[in-house]
Amino acid sequence: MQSPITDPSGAEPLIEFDRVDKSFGDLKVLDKLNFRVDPGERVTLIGPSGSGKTTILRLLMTLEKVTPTADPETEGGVIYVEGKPYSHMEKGGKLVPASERWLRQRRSRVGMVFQQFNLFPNMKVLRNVTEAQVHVAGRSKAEAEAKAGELLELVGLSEKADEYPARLSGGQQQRVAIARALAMDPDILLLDEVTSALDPELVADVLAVLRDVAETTSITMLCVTHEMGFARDVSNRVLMFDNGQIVEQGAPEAIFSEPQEARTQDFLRAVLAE
Ligand SMILES: Nc1ncnc2c1ncn2[C@@H]1O[C@H](COP(=O)(O)OP(=O)(O)OP(=O)(O)O)[C@@H](O)[C@H]1O
Repeated sequence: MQSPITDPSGAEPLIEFDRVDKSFGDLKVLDKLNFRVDPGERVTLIGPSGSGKTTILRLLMTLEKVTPTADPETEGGVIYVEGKPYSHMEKGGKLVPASERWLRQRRSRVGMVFQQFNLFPNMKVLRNVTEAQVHVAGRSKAEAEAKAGELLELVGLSEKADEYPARLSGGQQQRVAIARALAMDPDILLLDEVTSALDPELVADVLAVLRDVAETTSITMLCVTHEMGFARDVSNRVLMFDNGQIVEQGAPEAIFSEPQEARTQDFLRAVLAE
């Protein structure tokens, strides 16, 4: 079953939210949310705290599920990836909520880096980057180490391969976490506040690595950040969120220099004054 949204350009979106609802108890976080991300785009979500940005990433990581609703037309909506249902699966010609097995299979194309680097503290840097390659992707140790070597070079940490994470700065740990996510060859990289836990002087290194990743790969990135410098430097489209809805979107230069909506103007004024 193909996604119902067709693009006049004929391009197939990589990620598509089709009228997605998400509630936590009585709190409606996403309300019939529509949006799409094309292959190779680097999209940043900005907006006030609690507006639903992280929830979107968590839905894509399948850490959360779409909330079914009684609306007969949308029933809570569907997330598609590569034009195929992602939050749901097809059964008897109908879309039904996906099983755990289906979700596990589908999310293997998605990598995520979190605010807290979450490296395995008892494993050296190299093994942090090879572990999932060997145990999840089934690669040989030699193959995984060769790939880890390339990626550690990309993030500028070849000389730290034999260190434990505790001996690295926060910025270096985050760069290892980026290498670890990329090692699984994801099509989509989700970045959740990846510079927020870092001292200001370390942020630039992580941003430089992400710019390199953007330039040297065709990976699609979806980022949540409170740092407008990040949105400006790394992304090619910014979505301004409020109350689970997209208020405004556009190229970073347009959103930052000429925001059209009052809510975007107020939000940017507040964050830039911090
Ligand atoms: N597991 C949960 N249970 C209950 N409420 C939740 C849960 N996860 C998120 N929420 C609520 O949903 C709303 C949206 O949260 P979300 O983390 O997506 O916002 P956000 O825009 O990423 O915010 P921030 O910028 O502060 O990270 C918030 O009000 C939050 O408290």
